[in-house]
Amino acid sequence: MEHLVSSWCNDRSLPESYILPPEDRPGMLPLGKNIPVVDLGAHGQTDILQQILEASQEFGMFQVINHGVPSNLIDEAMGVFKEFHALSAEDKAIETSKDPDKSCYMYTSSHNYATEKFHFWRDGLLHHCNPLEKYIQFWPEKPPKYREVVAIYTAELRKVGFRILEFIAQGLGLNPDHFSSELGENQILLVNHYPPCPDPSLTLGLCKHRDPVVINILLQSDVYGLQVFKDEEWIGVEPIPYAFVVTLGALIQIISNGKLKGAEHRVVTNSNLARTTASFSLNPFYETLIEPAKALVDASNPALCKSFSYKDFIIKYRADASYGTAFE
Ligand SMILES: O=C(O)CCC(=O)C(=O)O
Ligand SMILES: [Fe+2]
Repeated sequence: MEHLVSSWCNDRSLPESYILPPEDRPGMLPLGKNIPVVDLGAHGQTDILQQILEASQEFGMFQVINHGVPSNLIDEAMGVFKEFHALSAEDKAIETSKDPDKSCYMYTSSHNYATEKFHFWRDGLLHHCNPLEKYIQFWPEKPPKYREVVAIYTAELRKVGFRILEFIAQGLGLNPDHFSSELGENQILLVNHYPPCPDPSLTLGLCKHRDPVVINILLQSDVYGLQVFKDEEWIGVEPIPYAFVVTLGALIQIISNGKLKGAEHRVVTNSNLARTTASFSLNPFYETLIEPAKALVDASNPALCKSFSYKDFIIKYRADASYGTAFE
């Protein structure tokens, strides 16, 4: 494992390898712009569907409130995520190297640390979640409540994810359960940690990317940092207590045959506050074929791409990534 940012960042100035070219540094944001907030507890399924569809088409990203996940569970989950990242580098290495097949691991910056042109100011803990019986034995056992809390948390998020995908499928005119089997059952949790940064104006926590997933349900902490790119502008995503940020991934773009787009987004850092976030993504199994949904393809809407396996997609995604940098 490369040296985690959190293990050396205290009292150091920003190393040159983290300094981005001027055009890619975070600048000023337009005032007063926000992404849509959808109330999943509202009456009227048709209204909710309509709001999700519009937000998906316009931004590829929206926040959800009243999603049914209890706030004390969210607090407990964020608590164990922060505690995990506060462990010593040695403990983190031990806690994430239990599976020889690497279903649980840590990395820093991106998956291409060794070859990327610039580094980014984040550490990530990634592990598979489903089926739970297969993977939980490889999850961290420190902090002691990690497994218990995260098992309940990820089961809840799975429900939220599939509920939103049902709305999206219906909005596209597909069967509501289009995503509910192979396309979403490979669930991955990525716990990001961005330590306080000596100069947030020169670097990023994550550079502009689309998630290589079907859909991502993000728990932000109360520290701001996420931005989405829309109409050639960056828009800040305001942290709302207990809300989730839903991001459409690159795979939905393919499955919807271009009707929906994966949102491009990035993360800025903060000079005095650490930020911890958790991305829970719904993905296909590695051998599953990804292709435009047949119901969305006809003579006037030809398929925009051929079918390929999720595994091939990930290999290509990592190879093509901007700056030689790939995020998951
Ligand atoms: O930490 C965030 O706000 C976003 C993280 C992200 O973009 C990702 O995990 O793909
Ligand atoms: Fe992302």
